[in-house]
Amino acid sequence: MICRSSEELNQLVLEAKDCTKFGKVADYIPALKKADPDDLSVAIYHTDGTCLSAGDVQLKITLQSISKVLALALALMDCGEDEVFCKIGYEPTGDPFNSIVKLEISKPSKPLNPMINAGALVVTHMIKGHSVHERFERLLQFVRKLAGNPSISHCEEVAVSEFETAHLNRSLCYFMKQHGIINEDVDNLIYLYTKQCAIEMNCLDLAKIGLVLALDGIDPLTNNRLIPTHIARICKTLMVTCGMYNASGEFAVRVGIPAKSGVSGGIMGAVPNRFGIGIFGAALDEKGNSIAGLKILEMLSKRYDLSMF
Ligand SMILES: NC(=O)CC[C@H](N)C(=O)O
Repeated sequence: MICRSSEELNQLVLEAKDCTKFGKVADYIPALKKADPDDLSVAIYHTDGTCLSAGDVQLKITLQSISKVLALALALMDCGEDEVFCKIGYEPTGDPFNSIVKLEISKPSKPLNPMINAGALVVTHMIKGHSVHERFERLLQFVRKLAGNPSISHCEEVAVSEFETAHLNRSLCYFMKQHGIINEDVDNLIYLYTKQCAIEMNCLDLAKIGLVLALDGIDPLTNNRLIPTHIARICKTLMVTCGMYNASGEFAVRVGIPAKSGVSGGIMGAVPNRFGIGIFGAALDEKGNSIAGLKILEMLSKRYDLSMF
């Protein structure tokens, strides 16, 4: 049985905190600069509903790129695998998450995977609804269901801050619109995408969502299927190959579980058939992953032999 004592988790958090001084809080979205680089919290959600946590677990942060996994699950449920992967590839890029370079040189021109910004923008484009408002509400309802928390919402300050500064993401959209990959108004899409990235929750909610993915889409607390099995598997596979940006290979070697990070310092982990993990630590390494979050996952993986490989 892995880590059943909060005492042990507290110890890991204390140890991992040592490395936050080597990281840096994301600042290209102005509102994210306010985060405290020393914050670190972690939660583990077991299949029997027990949950362990350490650090300030009431702290909420925005999902940022972690939302890409949840939007992908919904877009796959809305449109099906063929339609989604006709517009987006399955392959890792080896480039930073916001890079534009491969978009131009890949033939046919389409984003290489749904975990980089270009691919995620296409995924968000595919979420169905009659208006941006309805599409966002559908995504939010889905996230609330996964977390089992109807009070989850988004942080308007972070959404607006990113909307006002998302010039690179706009340029990815304009490029893709030119090539017929998306066909909606770019500012509409950026508005929806920045709200999606600004959905906020605490690490307990995040660990619960990781648990549902770990169980191939089943919520063990209600026994309801929230995501079809094959879609949960697609999400987890892409988390393994592309979830930690251009550090996914190293992460697969050192930790070896499906995980997805975001620039606000979150990491969601899904240990297949065992448990979900939610971590927040705002100080990032040079590739944009939570530096202390990586440390905790590495320690947990070694101690409890979590690697799938
Ligand atoms: N890596 C991330 O978390 C990126 C998400 C962020 N909202 C962006 O598009 O830049």
